[in-house]
Amino acid sequence: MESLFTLPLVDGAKVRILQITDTHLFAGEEQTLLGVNTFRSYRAVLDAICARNHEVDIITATGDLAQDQSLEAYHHFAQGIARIDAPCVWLPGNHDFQPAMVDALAEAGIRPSKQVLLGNQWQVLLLDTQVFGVPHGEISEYQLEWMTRCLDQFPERYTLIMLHHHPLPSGCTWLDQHSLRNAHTLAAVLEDYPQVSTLICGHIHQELDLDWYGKRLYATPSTCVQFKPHCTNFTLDSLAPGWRYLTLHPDGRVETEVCRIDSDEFSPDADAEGY
Ligand SMILES: Nc1ncnc2c1ncn2[C@@H]1O[C@@H]2COP(=O)(O)O[C@H]2[C@H]1O
Ligand SMILES: [Fe+2]
Repeated sequence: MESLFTLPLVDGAKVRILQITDTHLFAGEEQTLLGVNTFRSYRAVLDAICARNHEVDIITATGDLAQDQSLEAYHHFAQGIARIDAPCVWLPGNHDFQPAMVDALAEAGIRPSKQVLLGNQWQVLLLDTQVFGVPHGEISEYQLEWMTRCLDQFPERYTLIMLHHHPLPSGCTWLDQHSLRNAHTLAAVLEDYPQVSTLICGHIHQELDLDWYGKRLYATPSTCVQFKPHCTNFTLDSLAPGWRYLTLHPDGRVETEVCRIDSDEFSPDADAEGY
């Protein structure tokens, strides 16, 4: 497993995390997903983040960074994220191609670390739930063992778990066939770890805030197209692209907000039926 990444912070400081997810970038800057230019919507999100002057200790990118598996798409991601003055870590989504992802991001100085120690009170673990070639996710025995090891290694640290796939029904039937299939095994392991209060995912291109086996599960809008909540069949939403900002407090509390760009420039093709 990739090396541990340690970010020293002043003792007692809050940890500020920016989550970017589902950028679905292509090699070409003019390419579109369901009528949305994902390169431009990503750039618009970064513009909005920079304009807000969020204080950011670390950026977390939670998968589906590329739509076309190309090295160039990951280069676009890295060039964009370099505008924010904070280290970035990532995990893969179902669309990602990890050989290209690892190389292109590492070349840009973005580390593949999946265990991050932030100051003295917090740890972030980035899970890989990709099953290559299919949209649904699974947590492997290896990932579960690794996660358990990290939790046992730092029992005194509050731990935030991040993953691409949603571990619980989102309320969109068509998306719920693409969820984390063996979420119950993850829940069974986490039951023994009260220092994990919160999990964060991407994948479903919408904001969600639900209780999951006594833990809090948040999902985050994509930087490109949005899916409409509570739909049986594939349905796009006209909400703007967005991101999530999290504040982890030294006493274990997690504060979070979803932000969106203030523009209707990135409305998707209303007639699209999938991709
Ligand atoms: N019409 C559709 N019905 C069911 N699944 C779809 C449809 N269109 C796209 N998908 C899949 O649903 C996934 C949801 O998010 P992803 O971006 O991971 O990738 C998407 C596709 O793999
Ligand atoms: Fe996805």
